[in-house]
Amino acid sequence: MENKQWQQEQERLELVRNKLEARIAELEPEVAGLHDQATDIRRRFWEEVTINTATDEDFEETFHNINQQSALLAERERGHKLLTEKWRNMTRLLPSPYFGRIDFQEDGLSLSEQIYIGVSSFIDEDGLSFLIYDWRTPIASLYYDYSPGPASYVTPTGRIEGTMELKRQYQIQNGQINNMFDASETIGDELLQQVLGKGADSQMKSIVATIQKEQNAIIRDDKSRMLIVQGAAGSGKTSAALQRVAYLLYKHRQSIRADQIVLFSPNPMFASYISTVLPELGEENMQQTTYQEFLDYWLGASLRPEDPFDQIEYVLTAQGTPGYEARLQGIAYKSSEAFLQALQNYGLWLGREGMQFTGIRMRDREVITAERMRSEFYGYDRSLPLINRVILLQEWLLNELTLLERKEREADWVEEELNYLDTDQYVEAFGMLHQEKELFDLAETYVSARERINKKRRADEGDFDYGLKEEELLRRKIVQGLFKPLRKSVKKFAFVDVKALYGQLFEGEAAYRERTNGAGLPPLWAKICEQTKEMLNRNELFYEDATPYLYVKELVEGVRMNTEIKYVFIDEGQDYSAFQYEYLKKLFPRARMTVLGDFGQAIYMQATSLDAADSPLIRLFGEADTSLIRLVRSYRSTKEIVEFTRAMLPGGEEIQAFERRGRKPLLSKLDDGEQRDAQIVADISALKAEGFDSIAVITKTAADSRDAHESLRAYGCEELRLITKETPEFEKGVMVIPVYLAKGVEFDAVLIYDASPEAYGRDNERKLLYTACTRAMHQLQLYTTGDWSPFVQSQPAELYEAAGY
Ligand SMILES: Nc1ncnc2c1ncn2[C@@H]1O[C@H](COP(=O)(O)OP(=O)(O)OP(=O)(O)O)[C@@H](O)[C@H]1O
Repeated sequence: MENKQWQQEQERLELVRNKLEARIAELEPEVAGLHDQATDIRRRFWEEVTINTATDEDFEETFHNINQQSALLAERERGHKLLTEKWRNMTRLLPSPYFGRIDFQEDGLSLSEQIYIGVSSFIDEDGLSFLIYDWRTPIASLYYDYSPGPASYVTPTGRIEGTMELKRQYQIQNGQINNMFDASETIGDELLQQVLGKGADSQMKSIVATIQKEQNAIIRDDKSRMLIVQGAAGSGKTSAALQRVAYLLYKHRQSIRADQIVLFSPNPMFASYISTVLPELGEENMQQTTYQEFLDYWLGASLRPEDPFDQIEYVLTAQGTPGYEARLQGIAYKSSEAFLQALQNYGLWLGREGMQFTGIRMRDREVITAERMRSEFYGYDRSLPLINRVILLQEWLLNELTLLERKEREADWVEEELNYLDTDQYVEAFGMLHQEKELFDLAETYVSARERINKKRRADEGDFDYGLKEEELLRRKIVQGLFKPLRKSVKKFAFVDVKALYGQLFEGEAAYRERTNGAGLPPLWAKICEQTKEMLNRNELFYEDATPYLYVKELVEGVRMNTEIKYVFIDEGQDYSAFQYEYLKKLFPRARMTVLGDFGQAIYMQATSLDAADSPLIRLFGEADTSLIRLVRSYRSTKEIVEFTRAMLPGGEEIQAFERRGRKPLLSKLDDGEQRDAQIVADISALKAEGFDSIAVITKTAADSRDAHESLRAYGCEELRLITKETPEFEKGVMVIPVYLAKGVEFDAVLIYDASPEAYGRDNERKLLYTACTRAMHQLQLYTTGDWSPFVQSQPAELYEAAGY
């Protein structure tokens, strides 16, 4: 680029930075001052208000006073927040105010406008001219969607057409332009090359400067109730999801708060990996959770659900053990829409018969039996929905408890307890009594006043009988202590025996069919029933049973809902079952959903295809309310790695590599485990010497990870860390990790510990190996001590290098 242009751009940059600096300096004392003021008001809050409740007028004045003070405080705090936000945005802009520029000539206007784009807007003192446009403004979408030539963008008032005359990208650091490119293609590959060539980090980065057109469509989609993104490994799904959150928070800032958006991530470590992207963009983080966290919360302490990692560990390691096939069939069936349908039918059956209740016990006596509840329940109008009848039963039980409680006060055991009360309890009762006496006195005064007015006297003056009242009060207190928890558990529906209700589904084929109208049962149903019951008896649930169990619970107790949440994001969406999706839809009835995933990485049994014609996800909200976007370009890995990994997947040809070159994947065959481990340790040292600081040895299972960790450390790799499902944070470094925990994250170099047919031989292990290999950004190495996995063997020889030891 010409020197003159550089000079002009550098001058403009300095101008903008000077203005930024001036505004920051101007705001600084105000921001600091406001902060002090707010703290001061809060501190003096109670000093300023005098609490006086002597008369009604005093009380009213005090109330008014408090209100006024808190309104003042709220106003100051709001002002403070806005100013601080402004100040923070400007401070964030200062080192690198913008990353892009477009010159746009709107049709019908004579002048073309220069639009500089950065992470937030900055307006000149005149209050009108945008020195920097926020990347989320409508006009900024031109930058992502077009190359120079005819271009248009959509505003709330309609589409604006025109011509893009220039598109420029900048790399600005500490106020200096380091690099500048004029792009002829949509977002010049030049800048992307540089960004992607860097090393992996312990935290994901924002991609606003290089968002690709198809990613921009995901970020700005605002039409559909359901947005599905099927994207190859490394195609930027998670990145697009996070920038989409930032976009939504910007676009709907009047109506959506960050805590009304929730993202389901695959594991807690992943949550820590992506946690800095939104703050980097000046936005608050959305809520993050995992499906497991959510199950634990709703199931409460009574039942322990297995986690998905233990489930996959079983699927991968227990082949050949008794019951294995049945468990697999069970997982598939319990994750299906057919099972959901069967449970709906089960609800209808329960309306007629079969409800299971837990009797209410008190002091080793069953005071209301399950049998009585059942006959009361089935005595209600049968046309009422199940839930309404459960509520009627609940009311009936609360009533019964009141009657029982009254009766119980006269029981002998209460008398006995009275005798054993200690002094403290008497003192307490006396205190209560005293309070009550005042009430009684008031009542007395009232009654005598009325009598005076009516000029009528009562027959007995009725002295307050302390002795009697005290005993009555103490009896009431003793019995109340016993009934309070009973009442509480009735309110929580503890009288419905959900465990028995769920267990009742697994009492053999004939019973199941009768109760659910269930067609097409898996062949090993008898064994599935046995396995499920066995877990229930231990108060445990298989992972695949946890959501259906909650579903049955809600059939009888009513659906839980969170109506606050406006957007739900599901990352690694292929790992959720059709059943889970139905459940999430019900749980968040007001939310729009964005599901991002890759069926090529579907390593769990309950996986759901995102984009197949018969995908349950498309049916969830119906085709008219669903948009589907496919991402096929992979940005994470070098061209060599993408070419190698895509050949593992049927249909992988459609995956495109980004033109970033590196070494071909390296295959190392060694004679035995010892040699292999020694070699891996030597290779890790070599990779580190090359400058790679994030290196992962990936194994198939957690058990393999433990073994590999021990052995590799014994060969001298001291710094090697073992990552388990309990590891809370993602840190850079050298680590051993099982594939399913490495989902969603990336490393400079990946070493596949054992790429033999034993580890990755069956068809369901193909995607596991693909997922593992696609974690690599710059370097991929595979090891075996015997044959190669068929998914490696089938690779054309030109796609890899064989190590010659
Ligand atoms: N437009 C972009 N500009 C710069 N980097 C990008 C862009 N898109 C993706 N990347 C980078 O590519 C890598 C992969 O992105 P991301 O993790 O979002 O992909 P993904 O589709 O979620 O992958 P996976 O399915 O394998 O988890 C990240 O390092 C991300 O920063």
